[in-house]
Amino acid sequence: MNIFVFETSLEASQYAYDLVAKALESGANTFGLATGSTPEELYSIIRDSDLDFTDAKAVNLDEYYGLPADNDQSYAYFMKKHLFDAKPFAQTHIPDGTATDVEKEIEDYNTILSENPVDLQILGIGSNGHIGFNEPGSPFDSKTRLVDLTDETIQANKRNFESEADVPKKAFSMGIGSILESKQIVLMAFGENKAKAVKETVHGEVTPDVPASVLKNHSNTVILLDKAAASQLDPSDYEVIG
Ligand SMILES: O=P(O)(O)OC[C@H]1O[C@](O)(CO)[C@@H](O)[C@@H]1O
Repeated sequence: MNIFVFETSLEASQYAYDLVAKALESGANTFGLATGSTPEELYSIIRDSDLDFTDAKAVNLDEYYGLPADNDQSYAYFMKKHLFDAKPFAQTHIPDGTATDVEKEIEDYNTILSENPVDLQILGIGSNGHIGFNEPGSPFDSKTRLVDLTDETIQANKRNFESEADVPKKAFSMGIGSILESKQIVLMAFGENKAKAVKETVHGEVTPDVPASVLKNHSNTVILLDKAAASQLDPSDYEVIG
């Protein structure tokens, strides 16, 4: 696991962009995408670039259960707004938050993932160490499923909703087992509120209590941090860029 620290989240996002561009140039065809505030600068840089994804596929990590794609807090809406409207892909896949047959939705998403192995996966991290919506305790071999969001995640994400009561309590999430199948993983974390999760990921044991810690078992993972997110790491853990 290589860890690079940048002065700003924008510089880290530029580095992530370079990895995406290089992967695309080398023939990567399927990109695993994340939502949340963390990848917003990366998507902005991609929107302003001349990268062409019209032959590529996107599979997203997760979607709130109960939110339709036209709800402005759904991750389907987020992806259209931040990336897909400006950069069309040949195929985009996000779990359907309104699926009534939950088991079928899960099975279908797992089929999509097995038929479209991810070449490069973008990840953020929750303040509790979650990746996707794989909350602490999620098995390392988990596949797509409907998960209960923890109170910490609901508290962290309520900033995007009118009130806490509006935050969905469940979400579909790609499992950790599927995330680990990605050939390359780029995890980004920005801000002081991610510093503890980053420290536990890097320094702690590999444990389901800190889902991101499993990335230490993945052979091609890079972690891109701003100074605040790296503030609880030992400087010998990382390389400073820029
Ligand atoms: O980037 P944020 O908004 O801090 O969110 C952290 C993580 O939690 C999620 O929203 C849940 O999947 C991720 O999409 C994101 O990477």
